[in-house]
Amino acid sequence: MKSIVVALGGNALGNSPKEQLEAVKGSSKSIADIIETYDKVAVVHGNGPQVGVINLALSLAAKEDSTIPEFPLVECVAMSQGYIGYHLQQAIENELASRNIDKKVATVVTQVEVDPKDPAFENPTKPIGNFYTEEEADAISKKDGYTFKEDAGRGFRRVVPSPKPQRIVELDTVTNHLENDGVVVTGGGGGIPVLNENGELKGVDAVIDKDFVASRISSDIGADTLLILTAVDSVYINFGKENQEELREITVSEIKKHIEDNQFHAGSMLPKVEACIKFIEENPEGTAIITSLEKAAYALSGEVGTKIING
Ligand SMILES: Nc1ncnc2c1ncn2[C@@H]1O[C@H](COP(=O)(O)OP(=O)(O)O)[C@@H](O)[C@H]1O
Ligand SMILES: NC(=O)OP(=O)(O)O
Repeated sequence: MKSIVVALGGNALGNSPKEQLEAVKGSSKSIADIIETYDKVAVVHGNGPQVGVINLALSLAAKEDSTIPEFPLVECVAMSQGYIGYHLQQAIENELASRNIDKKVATVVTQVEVDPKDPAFENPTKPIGNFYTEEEADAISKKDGYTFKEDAGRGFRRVVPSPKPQRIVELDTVTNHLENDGVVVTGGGGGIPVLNENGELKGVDAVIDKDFVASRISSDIGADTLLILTAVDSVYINFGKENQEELREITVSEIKKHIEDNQFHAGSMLPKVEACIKFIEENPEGTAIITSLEKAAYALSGEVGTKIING
């Protein structure tokens, strides 16, 4: 039984409901190709742009109309998980039906336990929502108290705490569905962050990194492969420079040296590389691949992409 966890980045989803519906149609073709090859397929997706917009829209609405309550960030994460899960689930179902593949697709509302003492709560780093100029970001920050940071050369974005995932609360549900010939969309938006207070779960305002959650789920279900799909075909050193060099197959210890050399941006490629390292360290026999959505099938057959292996 071959199993895989596929992590979908922002370009697989688009930025508005209309764009997202179109984008997931394309993404579902790549996912269906994978479903044709793997017995167990779990799909994890991001939510950075979506959760930021949902949170902003609701907070603007609450300011305009006193009958509209404030919606905390954690509820917005849950909304983004449901909304994106709905689009993905429907698109995958449609694609499987067109290929006469009889597999059941389910989106599992996934809570993810985090540590209340995680230092991330004191140091927000996860970019969400729209991009702004520095002047726009300053103005919003003064008005709403949000923290903004420059996001990998692409503009300024609001940042929120991003604690590391400790436990997938609905893991048994995910495993059961996978074992019954199903396809699961889980850990969407990194999962809904919750604290365990003396056995009682309680939501907490944060956005967990979806690549770290994909790594956690991969280990927990004993996946053979963690496949992280983003906008680039491979990971590069000296990225964007004239002497940029593609990394094809690389060991954990070799890629750790590139981390020490600051080769990967903290808000973009670094968490992907770190998520792959964690998966391989926990599953030395496993395979972790970073590539683009379009090249997913080629990367799985070793023709393109960056493969991180034990060593
Ligand atoms: N060393 C690197 N190699 C390849 N891409 C890099 C590197 N450093 C930064 N990037 C950027 O990271 C992006 C992927 O991160 P991001 O856009 O945050 O991912 P996601 O697809 O999850 O939204 C790539 O599209 C690329 O622009
Ligand atoms: N939650 C999360 O990691 O979302 P993005 O991948 O969109 O940043």
